[in-house]
Amino acid sequence: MSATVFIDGAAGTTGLEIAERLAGRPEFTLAVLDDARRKDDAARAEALNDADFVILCLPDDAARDAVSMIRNDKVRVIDASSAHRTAMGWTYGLPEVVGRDAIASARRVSNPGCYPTGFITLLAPLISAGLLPKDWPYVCHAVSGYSGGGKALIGRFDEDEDIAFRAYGLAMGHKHVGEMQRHVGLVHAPLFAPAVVPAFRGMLVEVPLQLAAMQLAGTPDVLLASLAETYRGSPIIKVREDRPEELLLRKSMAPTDTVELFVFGAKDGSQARLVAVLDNLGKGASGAAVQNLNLMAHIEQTAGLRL
Ligand SMILES: NC(=O)C1=CN([C@@H]2O[C@H](COP(=O)(O)OP(=O)(O)OC[C@H]3O[C@@H](n4cnc5c(N)ncnc54)[C@H](OP(=O)(O)O)[C@@H]3O)[C@@H](O)[C@H]2O)C=CC1
Ligand SMILES: CC(=O)N[C@@H](CCC(=O)OP(=O)(O)O)C(=O)O
Repeated sequence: MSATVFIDGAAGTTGLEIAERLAGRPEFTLAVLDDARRKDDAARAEALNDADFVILCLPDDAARDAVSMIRNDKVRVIDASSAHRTAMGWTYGLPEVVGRDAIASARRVSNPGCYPTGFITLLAPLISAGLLPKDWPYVCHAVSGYSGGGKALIGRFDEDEDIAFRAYGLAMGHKHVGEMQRHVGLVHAPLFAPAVVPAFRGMLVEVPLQLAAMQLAGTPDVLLASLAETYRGSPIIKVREDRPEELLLRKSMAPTDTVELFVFGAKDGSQARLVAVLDNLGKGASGAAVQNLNLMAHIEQTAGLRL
């Protein structure tokens, strides 16, 4: 029997890509509200309570409101927003780190942010293996395509083609910092320096490491071997054992749900750069939602993904 999936926010950037990934999947039937009713609370409440699975692709406040409208205990929720990523009662939707079973049995799953997906997949296994300290003041630099900011940022970049680079989050306190700290288990909040480039999709998330100044840190080769072992067999997270001379984000990047992890190291082992390359709309949002939906519905975890 086919399960009903209601995407609240289906006309937005993330929602549209989830619908594309679910099209032609006989296991699921999409419940759709037409344009006139998609923001009508009565119509939304009905759809939210009639579905087997609800995927929220809304701004944070609207996502909180949607959850409060759900009265039917059988409805299971995946929230793509940042409203519930550190909230009690929610499972963090990163199966490679929290475990697939935790997601398969959860009623409330909060998708990770796009930047934290890179940061956490790089750092969490290395810290839990004792190869990096948890009490280090980590820094994270990142660049994202402008679809990461949804319809509003897409509109801005479409209108102003003169923007070559946009540094932001300059007042610190970006909304992703809390989930980065919590789900890696860091003592200190990381210093997060994000930026946007004039490409539609794709992102590069980097954690530079002063290994020589850390006590008990692994060498770059040891860090790489540990990541390779952690994600061996993962169809989604690929650890690249080569060290290319440059990493390019291309404006023509095709949608993908994979994450590539790199470890670059100084010859003397004193410094390293951990880098994750992913698609903000793939494993960073829509692909992650579909992966979690597959797990919750007990379907092959990569069905419908772009790998
Ligand atoms: N874009 C990305 O790369 C990522 C996005 N996310 C998160 O996913 C969520 C959706 O993001 P994104 O798709 O980019 O955003 P968009 O702005 O592209 O889409 C949001 C959609 O929600 C609709 N909406 C807003 N308020 C309501 C409401 N009260 N009731 C019903 N619909 C409403 C909007 O309507 P309208 O079309 O009329 O504006 C729009 O269609 C956000 O929380 C975002 O932070 C997470 C990871 C990555
Ligand atoms: C480029 C850009 O603006 N990116 C978004 C994050 C996108 C994302 O991960 O979404 P959540 O809002 O659900 O966390 C930002 O920095 O706010």
